[in-house]
Amino acid sequence: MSQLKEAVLATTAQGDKAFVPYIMAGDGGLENLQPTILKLQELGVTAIEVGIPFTDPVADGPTIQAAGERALAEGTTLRKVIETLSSFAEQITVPLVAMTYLNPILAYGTEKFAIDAKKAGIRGVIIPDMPLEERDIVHPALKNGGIDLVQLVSLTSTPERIERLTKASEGFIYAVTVNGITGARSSFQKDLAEHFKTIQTYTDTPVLAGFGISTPEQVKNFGSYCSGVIVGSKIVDSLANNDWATIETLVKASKTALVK
Ligand SMILES: O=P(O)(O)OC[C@@H](O)[C@@H](O)c1c[nH]c2ccccc12
Repeated sequence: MSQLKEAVLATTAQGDKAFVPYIMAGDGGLENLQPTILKLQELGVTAIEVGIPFTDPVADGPTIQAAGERALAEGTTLRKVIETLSSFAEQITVPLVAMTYLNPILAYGTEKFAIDAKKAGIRGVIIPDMPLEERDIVHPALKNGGIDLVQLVSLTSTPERIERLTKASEGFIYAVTVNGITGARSSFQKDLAEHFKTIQTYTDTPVLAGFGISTPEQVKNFGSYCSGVIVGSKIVDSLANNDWATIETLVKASKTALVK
């Protein structure tokens, strides 16, 4: 079984829910990457989504976009992120999931990416601008390298498409909880429980909810529908303010056993 899936299942087997923070690599300088990852691990996160900054981040909301611009201004590239992660890979104990658009991977070279990323602790990738129909551009190389390709399932996907995405997704399924871009939301659609149930009928791969989740209550609420949550903008903001107390509270909210 993939290490990513195993990590999520190990968390839920304990009665907890998975908590996956998203961080923007290079925000505040690449020298931040090691201390940030080590501290998140210590708090007991299940996996870490590592964003690679990109000039045309179509799915990113204002918070992630601003972090991406700061990271690019620091000269962050996919190559430098992989080099930095590799320099402390033996200290990385949770699976990393790289969030990158297609272009940087193609420019790096897909085969080389798969090999180098694996050595850097990356166990999965999310490529938001790559449609399922195009996945063969990268999937064979990733598969060879032992890296999961995580698919996003959106609220507007048809049932037939949900089935195909779900069955194709590796590691976990990223269930997007809102229509639109990343960023904190105060409310969500009412019928989400039903949506999660539908997704879970097609697969035993765990489902994680992401987009718009920023409070401990929301972490608990989504945790009751699925295997856990991904939190991006709130984590990025808290890291920029060095507000670890907020991050700790969010992680803790995933730790209470929840009734399904
Ligand atoms: O920021 P939010 O609303 O908490 O959502 C998570 C999200 O930021 C992270 O998973 C992410 C950042 N950029 C993306 C692009 C596509 C899909 C997901 C992402």
